[in-house]
Amino acid sequence: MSERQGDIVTFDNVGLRYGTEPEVLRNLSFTLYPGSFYFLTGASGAGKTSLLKLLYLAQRPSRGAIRMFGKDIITMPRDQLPLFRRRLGVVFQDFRLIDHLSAFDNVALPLRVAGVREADLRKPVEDMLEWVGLSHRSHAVPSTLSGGEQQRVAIARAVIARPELLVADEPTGNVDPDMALKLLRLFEALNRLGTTVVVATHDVHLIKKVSNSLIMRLDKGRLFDPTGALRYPPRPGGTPSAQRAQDGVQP
Ligand SMILES: Nc1ncnc2c1ncn2[C@@H]1O[C@H](COP(=O)(O)OP(=O)(O)OP(=O)(O)O)[C@@H](O)[C@H]1O
Repeated sequence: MSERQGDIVTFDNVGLRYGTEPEVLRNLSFTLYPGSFYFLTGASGAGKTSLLKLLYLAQRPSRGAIRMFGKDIITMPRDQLPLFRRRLGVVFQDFRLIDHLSAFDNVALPLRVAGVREADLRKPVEDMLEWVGLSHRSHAVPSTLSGGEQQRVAIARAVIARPELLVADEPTGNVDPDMALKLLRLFEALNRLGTTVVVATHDVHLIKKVSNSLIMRLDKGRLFDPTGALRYPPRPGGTPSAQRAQDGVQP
């Protein structure tokens, strides 16, 4: 398998099946490059969530090889995975907030796990809640929040610790268009700070809003590459999309 220093993730001929069913992901080979912004698209049932689960290490592939942050994650002992997961931010389709914790404590969790002192985490958590428009709900537990509010808490929790890789499954499905755009700008801001971002979405309007984004399209478990995202590694000082333009590749 090709291995470049600094690649975030490399899949080599990966397949995934659930039980004895036919494969839902087939022959996936691609590399995610540091600092790039990817949209993962495809019809319902195409395999987007399954691919994201492989990316956030909730699922092992049935075949093939996956390297993440330079390590083979297939052969990695299970007890090393939690440390690895701390380098990821995940927005789950069903949010997965912790029921008995307030919005504030849900968002603070990644910082606490990383050992940030209480005195140092209050301001970043409050700022993040303000960004997602939830300052007034910071003491509320998830069951008393609307679906859109829960989604915003989930996003705030995923980005607060500035992960190296952010994986988000339909992260704007429950909010109105203005808030969707605001959340997208949050992802872009994080991306500018160096986080590689992968957002699964059906929403083509959202995709058009991020000018330097790259598209990975799944169709019945196979991956297509309409923008050359998976073929063109970035050159020093340039994004993959900048290189595509240089090479005359049309999206
Ligand atoms: N835990 C599971 N056990 C068995 N089959 C599953 C499981 N999870 C997903 N599948 C099947 O795998 C295929 C891909 O599902 P997946 O959820 O990855 O698609 P998706 O593109 O995310 O769909 P959607 O846009 O509707 O969320 C579907 O046929 C689905 O029924």
